[in-house]
Amino acid sequence: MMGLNFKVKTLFYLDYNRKTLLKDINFEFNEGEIICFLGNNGAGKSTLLKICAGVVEPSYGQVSINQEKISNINNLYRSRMISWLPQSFTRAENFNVEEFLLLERENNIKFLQKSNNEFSIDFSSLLRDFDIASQAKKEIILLSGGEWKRVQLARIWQRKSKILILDEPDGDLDLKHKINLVEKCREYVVKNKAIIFLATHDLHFAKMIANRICALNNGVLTWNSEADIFWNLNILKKLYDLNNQDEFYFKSKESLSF
Ligand SMILES: Nc1ncnc2c1ncn2[C@@H]1O[C@H](COP(=O)(O)OP(=O)(O)OP(=O)(O)O)[C@@H](O)[C@H]1O
Repeated sequence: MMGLNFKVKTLFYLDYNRKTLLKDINFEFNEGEIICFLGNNGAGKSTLLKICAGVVEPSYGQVSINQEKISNINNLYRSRMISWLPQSFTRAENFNVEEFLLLERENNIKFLQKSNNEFSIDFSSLLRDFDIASQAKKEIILLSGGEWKRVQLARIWQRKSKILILDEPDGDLDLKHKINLVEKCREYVVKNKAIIFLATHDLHFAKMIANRICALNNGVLTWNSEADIFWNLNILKKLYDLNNQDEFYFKSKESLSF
């Protein structure tokens, strides 16, 4: 039996002024992969992730899961298959952490027609996994940036989707919680036979988490390879348009020790 496959073919995205924001993007990801999208601000990462999540329609081209175009997949099935973490998520008022997560659980059971069994995640271990147990009764508008990000991650984790699309999931997280997220993602892809792809600006996080690296530059996919190949090639300077600023970056990084 073939495993899970996610494919993007000849994808273009033009804005309302007909300016091309994404140009002829092609890639294919398989079950068990964790893929990091790298690239400068404005390269097109969030736009591409939104299209992959089915939140934005491409101007041209196709996104498919197991050879089935997502435009042909009904919304219900698609929202069961894919979970998307946006770069920023507005906080609703009058909800504490527990209520926010339980609401998602109810949505899953009611609207996504998942059975209680299919959705039998242990709530207290979910809170523990994302280190939010002590915040369970706190209003979500009072959480710190990192605590709020962990609640959003917990929300997505309990959906148990096959494909997680995470836009800067490490943003706001401290080092300890970034490492925890790496562990959680690795566990997730194996346990759920899933694919996770994400965008980040933290190269160290990318190196820890990804087994595949893709790079976008000005709306063009300029790189797609296994992570080891990417890191061995020393192409960061080119990828980020650095003018000898790399020396400063690497010197300061090397000086850190634990
Ligand atoms: N709907 C839209 N209409 C017009 N321009 C848009 C639209 N969406 C995004 N853009 C522009 O497209 C470019 C890519 O934006 P995008 O948010 O995808 O970049 P990014 O790589 O995620 O950047 P960052 O690292 O800063 O989050 C930017 O120049 C942005 O201003």
